[in-house]
Amino acid sequence: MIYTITFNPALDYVISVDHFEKGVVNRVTEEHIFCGGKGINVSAILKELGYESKALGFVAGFTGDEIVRRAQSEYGINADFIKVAEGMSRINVKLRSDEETEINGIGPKITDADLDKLFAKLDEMQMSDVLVLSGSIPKSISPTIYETILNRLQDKKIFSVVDATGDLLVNVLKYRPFLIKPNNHEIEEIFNVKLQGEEDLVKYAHKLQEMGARNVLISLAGDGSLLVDEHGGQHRLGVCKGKVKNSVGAGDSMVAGFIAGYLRNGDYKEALELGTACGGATAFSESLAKKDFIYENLRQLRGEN
Ligand SMILES: Nc1ncnc2c1ncn2[C@@H]1O[C@H](COP(=O)(O)OP(=O)(O)O)[C@@H](O)[C@H]1O
Ligand SMILES: O=P(O)(O)OC[C@H]1O[C@](O)(COP(=O)(O)O)[C@@H](O)[C@@H]1O
Repeated sequence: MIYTITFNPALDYVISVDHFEKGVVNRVTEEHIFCGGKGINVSAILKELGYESKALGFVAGFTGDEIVRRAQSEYGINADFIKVAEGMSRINVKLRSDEETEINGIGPKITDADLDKLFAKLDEMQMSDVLVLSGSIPKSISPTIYETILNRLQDKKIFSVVDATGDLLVNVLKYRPFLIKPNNHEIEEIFNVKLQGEEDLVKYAHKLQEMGARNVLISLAGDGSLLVDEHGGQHRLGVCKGKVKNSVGAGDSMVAGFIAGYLRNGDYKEALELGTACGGATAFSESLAKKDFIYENLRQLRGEN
C-alpha cells in the first residue's frame, strides 16, 4: 500500500490578475479553487495512474471539510484525514500575473493527542509499503516530526519519499529515504549556494546522497530534471512541450509519476519519464493532470507520437 501524509492540506485559490500592482486594488480576471497540499496531489496523480493510496493528514474547520469533500469527489482518493478541533485548514493563494506568486497559509493547531491518532494509522504499515512525506508542517508541530515518523517506522523496511524544504528535509536524510525531490531553489537554500550549471547539480545530488538519500531527483521546472540514482547512474531529462497553464502541483505530479513508474518494474529511466510526463501534463492543465493527457505527454516525450 502507498500512504501519503499531508500535514497541512490547503484549498488552493488560483487567481489571474493582469499586471498585478502592489498597493492598489487589483481585479481578478479568472479564479479557481482546488483541493491541494503535496501529499493529496501525489495521491490524486497516483490514482490517475491506477495506484490506490491512503491519503493521511490533518484538517480543520470548514475549509478542512471542503478539502476532504473535494479530495474524495474530484480526485476519487481514499482520504483518511484526522479532523482537529482548533483553527482551520489553509487557503493558499496562487497569483498568476506577469510573475507567479504564492502565499501559503499557516494551518490549524495539532495536539499530541491528534498526532497519536496519526501514529496509530502508521502502525498499520507493512514491509515494502511506500510512505510519501511531503510539504510543510503547521507551526504547532515540532519540526522534528518527519524524523520522529521515520524513526518509528525504521524496522518496517518501508520505502520513504520525502519532498520538503530546509531542515525538514535535511534532518531525515539519516533515515536513508528512498527518494527525495528538491528543486534547484531548495538545493540553493539548503547549501547556501548559487548553482552554476549542470556540474553543480550533480555535485549537490551526490552531497545529498552522502548525507543519506538513496535516490536524488532534482527538478528544474521548465529545464527538466536530473536524477542521480542509488547505483551512481545519472539521468538528465528535458521537458514535454506544451503551453503552461498552471504549474502548481507539477512537482507533486512528478513525485507521483516517478513512484508509479518505479513500482512498475524498478526501472529508473521509466520512472523519470513518467514523472516528467506527469509534471508536464499538470503544468499544461488548469488543475492536476488527467490520465489520458499524462500518457499523451509520455508518448510525446518518448518521440512515439
Ligand atoms: N514549464 C514547464 N514546462 C514543462 N514541464 C514542466 C514545466 N514546469 C514543470 N514541469 C515539469 O514538472 C517537473 C517538476 O516541476 P518543478 O516546478 O521543478 O517542481 P516544484 O513544483 O516542486 O518546484 C519538472 O521537472 C518538469 O518535468
Ligand atoms: O506545504 P507547502 O510547502 O506550503 O506547499 C503547499 C502547496 O504546494 C502544493 O502542493 C503544490 O506543490 P508543487 O507546486 O511543489 O507541486 C499546493 O497544492 C499547496 O498549496
